[in-house]
Amino acid sequence: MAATGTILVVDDDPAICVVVGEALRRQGHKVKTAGSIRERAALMDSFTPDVLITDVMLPDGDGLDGVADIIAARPALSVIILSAQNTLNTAIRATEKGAFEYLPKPFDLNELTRAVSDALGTRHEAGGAAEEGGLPHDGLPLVGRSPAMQEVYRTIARVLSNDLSILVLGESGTGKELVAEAIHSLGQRRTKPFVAINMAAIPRELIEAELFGYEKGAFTGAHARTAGKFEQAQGGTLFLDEIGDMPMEAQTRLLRVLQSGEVTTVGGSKPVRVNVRIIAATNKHLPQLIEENRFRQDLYYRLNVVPIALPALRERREDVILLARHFLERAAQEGLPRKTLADDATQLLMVYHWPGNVRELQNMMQRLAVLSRENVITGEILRNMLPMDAVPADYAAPADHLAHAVRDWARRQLGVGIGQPNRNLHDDLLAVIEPILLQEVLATVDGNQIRAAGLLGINRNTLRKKLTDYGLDPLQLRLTD
Ligand SMILES: Nc1ncnc2c1ncn2[C@@H]1O[C@H](COP(=O)(O)OP(=O)(O)OP(=O)(O)O)[C@@H](O)[C@H]1O
Repeated sequence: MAATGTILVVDDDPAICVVVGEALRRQGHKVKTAGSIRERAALMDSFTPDVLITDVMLPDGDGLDGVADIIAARPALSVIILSAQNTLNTAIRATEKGAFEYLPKPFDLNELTRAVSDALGTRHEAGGAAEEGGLPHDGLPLVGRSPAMQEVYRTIARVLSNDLSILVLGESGTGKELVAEAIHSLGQRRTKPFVAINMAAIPRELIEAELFGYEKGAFTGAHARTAGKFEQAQGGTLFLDEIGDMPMEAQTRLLRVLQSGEVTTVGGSKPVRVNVRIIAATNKHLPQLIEENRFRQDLYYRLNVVPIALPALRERREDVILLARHFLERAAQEGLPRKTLADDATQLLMVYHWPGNVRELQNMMQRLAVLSRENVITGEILRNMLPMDAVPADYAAPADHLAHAVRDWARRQLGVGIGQPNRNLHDDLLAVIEPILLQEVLATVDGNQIRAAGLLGINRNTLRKKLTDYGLDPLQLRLTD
């Protein structure tokens, strides 16, 4: 049986207080609710909850303010933050204030009750919170509010105060380097260098020299001792991009450096101690490379301490318009003409496949900002920029087509028949569309009228009568493709 406790739920939406309260009471917890920071403070004086669940946007202020003080005064208390401001900033602030969990709205009730059970089970120790006001949050780079990005933000927030190795996974252009930069610039190493190296962009034979440095005369052209990326990143973060493209020999050497914390230059013999956080990234499936003996399993385990998987843009379409507007706005701030998106343009952006992910979207918006003479970007302008076969000419949803066709049909009929008061447009339209529907359904179920009637949601006798009226032969329909 899971532990039960006393819970204070703070949200200005009474519906949330009721629903969350009921769910928690059903699990055996004692629950009180409050609708504002003032009510929260008053209740906290008379009631000592084990878990505080609080919204951020409250009528009398920011629900996160004061949370660090509350935790400092009651070290055994766990705080769960609920927020509709689903940004990386909120996730980080929640973590900094010492929150046990951050749940973006709309949240899953099961997830919340699970978080409460975990909090009661853990009774986290005080001191996990970073000091107040420690980090600069302005101009946070990552845009997107999809559930998949929320998960990314939560993980980022959790790794800022430690040095665990991170492996960022995702297709090209999904923002892997941006995530690495965010972890560095928001984390405790932010005053030290962030150094990136792309394994796919360097000739294989130069990778070790680039990473570990080289001594004068180590190879032709080595005119002076040169520090490698490890030494350059001393105290900071080393971003190993496209790690899946690293040659095997270099992998062996990298593993040795990671194990020993010491680097020896190519041609050198004296090891140098290095203190760097490693963030690696790849768009390859490393387990597959391991199977093909192209990637070392031990290195994989060493790098993959905290994996962060970035979803492809087409898997989080709800972020597309937000990102598109963000890039247009950024272009405007850089002095380019301000552009907006027409409705048909946003529809087109939503259906496109985005093989190049956020990078492709960003490039397109920048090009539009520079080249388009119109201030409102229409679907037609966009269509001309997309690859020829990117979006079918009739990309609108099928139901939209049907609605369009019916409207067109009705207008034509009304146009020609306006002088005939006793027409039967309703039956005329049904006579056009109903036989098509019946034919399609019957063909799908091999002429089986019982199944067809079931799919159509009509009585079998009604179906038979309609077939007779329209002169349709169900036996022949079996052969219809
Ligand atoms: N969530 C995001 N919000 C804002 N900008 C983004 C986001 N994701 C990516 N970008 C922008 O898209 C471009 C591509 O991102 P980035 O270089 O980080 O991708 P990547 O996954 O490292 O690509 P590759 O695998 O090709 O190196 C960058 O200019 C980055 O600033």
